[in-house]
Amino acid sequence: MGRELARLQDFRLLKFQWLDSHQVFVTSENYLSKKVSQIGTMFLNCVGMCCSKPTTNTTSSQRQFPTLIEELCHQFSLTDLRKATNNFDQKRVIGSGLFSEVYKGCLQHDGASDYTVAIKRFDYQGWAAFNKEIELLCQLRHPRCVSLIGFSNHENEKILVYEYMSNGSLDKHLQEGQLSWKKRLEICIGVARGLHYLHTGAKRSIFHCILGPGTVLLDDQMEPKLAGFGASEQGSRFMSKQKQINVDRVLGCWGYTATDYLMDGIITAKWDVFSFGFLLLEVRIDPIIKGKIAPDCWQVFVDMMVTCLKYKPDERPTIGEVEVQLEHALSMQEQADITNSNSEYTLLSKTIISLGVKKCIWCNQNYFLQLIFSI
Ligand SMILES: Nc1ncnc2c1ncn2[C@@H]1O[C@H](COP(=O)(O)OP(=O)(O)OP(=O)(O)O)[C@@H](O)[C@H]1O
Repeated sequence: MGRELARLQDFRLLKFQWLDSHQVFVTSENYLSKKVSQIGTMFLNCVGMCCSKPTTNTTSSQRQFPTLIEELCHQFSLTDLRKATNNFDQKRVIGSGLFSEVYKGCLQHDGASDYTVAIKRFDYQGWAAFNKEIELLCQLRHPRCVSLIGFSNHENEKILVYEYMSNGSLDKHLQEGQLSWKKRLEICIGVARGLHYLHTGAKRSIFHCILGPGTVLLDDQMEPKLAGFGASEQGSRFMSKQKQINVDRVLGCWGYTATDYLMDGIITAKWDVFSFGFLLLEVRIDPIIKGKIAPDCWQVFVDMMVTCLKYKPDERPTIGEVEVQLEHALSMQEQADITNSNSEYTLLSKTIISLGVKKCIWCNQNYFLQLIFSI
């Protein structure tokens, strides 16, 4: 397994260099030599986070908006947040986004003991993301979505304060390769639950749009929560006719970005399902779990992954269906582990995942893509 786990058979590989940053598709020896989490985040269509400074002429709806947010969410003074981060000390930086830095902060709560938070300080280009995150997150309450504790909105400083996720992002753990197969499955189920809530649980559907291992954070119990809502979009009311959102600019990461968007710039819930399929692919790619996967569990898992990655959005399942199937896969694994005392499994044959024919949007040629797992 390992380096040879996912061999790509692409008959026109050299022609595929346009996916150069996507190591699943292009490696010198046709093998998967780097994990997908090492893919650099790339801009699509010149990035959608441009933002203008707030104007002084506000409409009545604009005046109402901050009032609502202030009611739902605590407003911190800049002084409090400076104090909490030792004046934004670089030693406190725990992560960074495209237009922000995230600090580990320490706040005092009504004179009681300190509590740790994550403090995201946006640079000027990220002000639109600040607005979007605050608008969405103050409406969301779900154990699988990171909680917004408050914000600070000063003329030149836009800052969000979140619950602190002490185990950081999933991509770090995938790189370290320490997660057991069962834990990986549980994390995927948690992520599916979070997405299911976003798609169906709020008044209007929310599409995360940049789901990946970097936007899945883990708490002290290693439970996952969705984060990074700065590029999310709101769709139609749940149960009403699915509305498509046309976007002309969006952030994305090659591989995790649904092919349908690349074609026509339309976002639906199936966009996130595609990204989720890619996440399933990535959590599977690791030699450490060799021999740990029960064949029945593997079959359900792979079937789900393949349908999530279907080229046509209509052929992809809803995230609710994915969640149910992954729970089924987990229970199969647990059952197998009970009967198989040493918990070592052999998958009898190669598994071939056919991702079908893909058309290159630049050269307009078709490519046939397969991933071959020999475990
Ligand atoms: N609540 C948190 N607790 C702990 N670490 C966090 C938290 N939020 C973010 N981080 C760290 O900061 C990194 C970047 O955060 P996030 O995913 O929110 O940024 P982003 O969405 O890429 O940023 P941007 O909105 O600027 O594009 C994460 O990968 C994680 O390491």
